[in-house]
Amino acid sequence: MGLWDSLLNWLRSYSKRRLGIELGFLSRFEKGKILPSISGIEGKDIPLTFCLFFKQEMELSLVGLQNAGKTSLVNGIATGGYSEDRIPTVGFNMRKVTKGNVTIKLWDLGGQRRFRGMWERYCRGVSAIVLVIALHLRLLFLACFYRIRVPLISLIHANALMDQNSYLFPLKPLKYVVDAADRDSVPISRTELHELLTKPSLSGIPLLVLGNKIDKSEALSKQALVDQLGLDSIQEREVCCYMISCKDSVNIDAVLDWLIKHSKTVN
Ligand SMILES: Nc1nc2c(ncn2[C@@H]2O[C@H](COP(=O)(O)OP(=O)(O)OP(=O)(O)O)[C@@H](O)[C@H]2O)c(=O)[nH]1
Ligand SMILES: [Mg+2]
Repeated sequence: MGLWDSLLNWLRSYSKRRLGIELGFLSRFEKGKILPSISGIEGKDIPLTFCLFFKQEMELSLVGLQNAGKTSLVNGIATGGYSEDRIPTVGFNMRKVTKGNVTIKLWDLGGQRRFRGMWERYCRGVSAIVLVIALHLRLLFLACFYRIRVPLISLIHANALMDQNSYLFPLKPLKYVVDAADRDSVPISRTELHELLTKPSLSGIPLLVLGNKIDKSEALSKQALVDQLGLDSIQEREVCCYMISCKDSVNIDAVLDWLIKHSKTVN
């Protein structure tokens, strides 16, 4: 047995004996650093001159209407990357991301109406529910404007461009535009959220609300988002709200910190 292994064994038995905690593994060793805080045992006297990390895990579900930026957030957390490509999530995607000593299992759920019925199933038993909302409200206004002003003939052309087969149904793009507006509206997010939170299976699970796309000039303010979502009326669970931009990586670190604080130490 080498020196390093002996040291690890000593640390393991020490932490079990003196702190009552099983040391999962040592993911990093930084000479000369005293561990400032190990989740779950802050405040205890740890006479170690090493930077130790306990293994922690958490499972999260990301919900929110389509185009909110859930997949972009997962990609941002996992790789730090961002893409303008819009590839709607069909059903769900599961991704495991490791940040330091924390392994986060992310359920990235599809936000289209047809997938919302399964949100509850994938939120059961998770450490936290993350609601992502796109804040570019002007879309709604533009859509209304478009609906009123654009002559029918343009709609037929737009329709023909979009889909040759639907040329005979000129109202289809109109519906499409209204849907495009609907999907970004906060009132629909509010209804979906409050309906989800009434499920007894999800009681007590912390909620993290993320107002995304604050890089857009028309984004709502945090207070307006909190008011319009009725977050103050949510009781018996922890609720936190951050304004983020996946595009510009704004507040992603704060989100990660919140998530890590809500992870559980495992052996
Ligand atoms: N301007 C801006 N655009 C963003 C931001 N985050 C995501 N987007 C864009 O929004 C679009 C939708 O992002 P997605 O992450 O696919 O949205 P989603 O919530 O996963 O959508 P569904 O899978 O259909 O539920 C993409 O074109 C992204 O590039 C942001 O912070 N700012
Ligand atoms: Mg997606």
